Amino acid sequence: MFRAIAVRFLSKQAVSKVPERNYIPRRALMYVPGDDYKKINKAFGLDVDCIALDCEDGVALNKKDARSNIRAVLDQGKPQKKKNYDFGVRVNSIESGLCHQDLESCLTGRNLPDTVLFPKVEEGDHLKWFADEIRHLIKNNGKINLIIYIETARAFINLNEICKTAMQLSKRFNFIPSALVFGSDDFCANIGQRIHWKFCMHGKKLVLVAKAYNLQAIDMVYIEYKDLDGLKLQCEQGMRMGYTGKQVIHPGQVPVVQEAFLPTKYQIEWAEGLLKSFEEHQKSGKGAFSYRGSMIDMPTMKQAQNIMKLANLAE
Ligand SMILES: CCC(=O)SCCNC(=O)CCNC(=O)[C@H](O)C(C)(C)COP(=O)(O)OP(=O)(O)OC[C@H]1O[C@@H](n2cnc3c(N)ncnc32)[C@H](O)[C@@H]1OP(=O)(O)O
Ligand SMILES: O=CC(=O)O
Ligand SMILES: [Mg+2]
Repeated sequence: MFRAIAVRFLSKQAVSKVPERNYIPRRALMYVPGDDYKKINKAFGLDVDCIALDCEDGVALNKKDARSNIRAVLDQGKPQKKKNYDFGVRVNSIESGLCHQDLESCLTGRNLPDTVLFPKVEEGDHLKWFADEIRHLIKNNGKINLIIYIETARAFINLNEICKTAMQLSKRFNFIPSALVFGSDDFCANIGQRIHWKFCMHGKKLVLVAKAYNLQAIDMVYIEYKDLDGLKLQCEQGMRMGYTGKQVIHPGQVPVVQEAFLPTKYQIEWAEGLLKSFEEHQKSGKGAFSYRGSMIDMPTMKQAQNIMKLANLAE
């Protein structure tokens, strides 16, 4: 009998799925130094999926009162644009000793940001600290999205534990885990290296774990911001790995990244034709068939569906 209960318990565990969440596209995640009103205003005029007002590394140590500017911007209300966008705040890390003040400033005003971007998370306990902080700060059943930065060797070792803890805590606390960011510049500093685009192995691990937890995976910053060809190439590499978006630091990078993380016209046309053909073959009782020279069955049909989902999101 115990065995039967155990088997039933295990099979229930085995089929338990990471829940689907409301999907907010974040193809380009644009940083804007929080102490710079001019840049903040500029960012609101851009067609970009995600604006992240920064308290962290884009702000000088003697300008950390940027959090008060950000509070003032939030108090004015999120500027409306033709298309909805994600409006977030990147706070300082726990280690900096500034994180509590940043959270207090941006989560206790008139309006909440959509998202908090939490850098240098290295272990599950960092998220427990975060959950406890926001529990005291956010009032009236408010909820925020959470973006977790993976940017140290310790974070990579603890990656699964970090995501698991985030999922568990989100059931009891007022945040929704939404994405992992590969902080490759900090990662290079952490491991004593310089040429970060060689670190594909870590980037791939991040994508894999993000997918396992149904999180978005946001790729590294391309700091040579005037080199748009190089940026495009790096976007394509990232997208092929499974990244869903990329961090950007300059308005000039935005259109390149927004476009690169969309399916091409050719892919859309291929997917539409395939889905139509799949349906017809299903009706005639054929699970596998030939389409434009390739064998198609259920997994390829799901890939075509993914392409159409992405194409529709950006409309
Ligand atoms: C890698 C690790 C990280 O943590 S990345 C995140 C931290 N770093 C950042 O946030 C840096 C953000 N970017 C910047 O500060 C600037 O883009 C840097 C790289 C310094 C270049 O600035 P600047 O010399 O003004 O560029 P520019 O003259 O070509 O600018 C043209 C117009 O665009 C504006 N701009 C520039 N960057 C931003 C931005 N991030 N957000 C919003 N607006 C931006 C400039 O102010 C300038 O505006 P305008 O044409 O004069 O009206
Ligand atoms: O925060 C981003 C990074 O590359 O570091
Ligand atoms: Mg960083």
